[in-house]
Amino acid sequence: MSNCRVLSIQSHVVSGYVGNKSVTFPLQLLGFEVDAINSVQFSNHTGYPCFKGQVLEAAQLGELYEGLKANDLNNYTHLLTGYIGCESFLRKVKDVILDLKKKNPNLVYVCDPVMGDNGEMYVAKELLPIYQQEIIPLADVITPNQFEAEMLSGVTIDSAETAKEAMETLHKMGAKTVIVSSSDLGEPDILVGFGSSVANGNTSAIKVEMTRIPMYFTGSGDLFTAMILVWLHRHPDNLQVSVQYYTSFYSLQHLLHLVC
Ligand SMILES: Nc1ncnc2c1ncn2[C@@H]1O[C@H](COP(=O)(O)OP(=O)(O)O)[C@@H](O)[C@H]1O
Ligand SMILES: Cc1ncc(COP(=O)(O)O)c(CN)c1O
Repeated sequence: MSNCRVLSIQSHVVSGYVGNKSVTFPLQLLGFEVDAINSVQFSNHTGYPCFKGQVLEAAQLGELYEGLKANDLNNYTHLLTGYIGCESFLRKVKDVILDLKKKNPNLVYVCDPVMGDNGEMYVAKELLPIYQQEIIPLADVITPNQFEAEMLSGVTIDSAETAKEAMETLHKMGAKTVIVSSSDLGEPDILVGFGSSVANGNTSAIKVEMTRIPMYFTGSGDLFTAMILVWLHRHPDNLQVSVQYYTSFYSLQHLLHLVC
């Protein structure tokens, strides 16, 4: 058993598996204790024709965190953030990151800047500058998809070179490890993942090719980020093994399960 305790702040859906519904059980299976704060509670994910539910505001996150703190329950080795439903909540997440890092200077913050996919935003556009200016500078690891990496960096990714340029821009913003979970570089059957890590002034970079299943999946990015958290914990100096672990094993199992 590991002594790892994760605070996971992301969405809850009643039906289906995205956000906290998709990461809690896999993290628990891998020996991680998971405390979940739901940033929103929706009937289903936002890709359906409609969704209903509630979006938490800053004050509600503050209240939950204060409760944890008052009982000295805010002891975490990892913070994981994903889908956030509004601007004020995301600004409050910054206070939580700073407070958790004050309590545990070794806390690892893994941020999935969930904003959209395939050229479309599915959160308020006001979240973008907050990620760029306030959240990413505090992140140890970020896992944008291609669209999110492009929005955050301002670089269009259409080759390995432009992916590198985007990741360098995100390093300059403050993220120590950047993983672009998948990108479409024009080959119909292949998705390409990229990773880049800066430690002691040295950058190590990786590229992983994956066979593309001709379907669109929701929730795979959330699971991807959680598995990156686990495998970077187990192999802190080996980005390749961490990304490949998910893409070659979890991804296929998860996706085949969804397809079957
Ligand atoms: N169509 C697909 N074919 C094969 N693997 C996929 C597909 N969609 C997602 N994945 C897997 O899920 C991971 C995360 O998905 P991605 O689409 O990059 O994230 P997001 O859901 O945040 O857009 C990818 O790295 C890949 O391993
Ligand atoms: C409520 C919610 N949570 C999380 C996500 C993120 O899903 P993915 O892992 O596919 O990025 C979505 C995608 N629309 C969503 O609607």
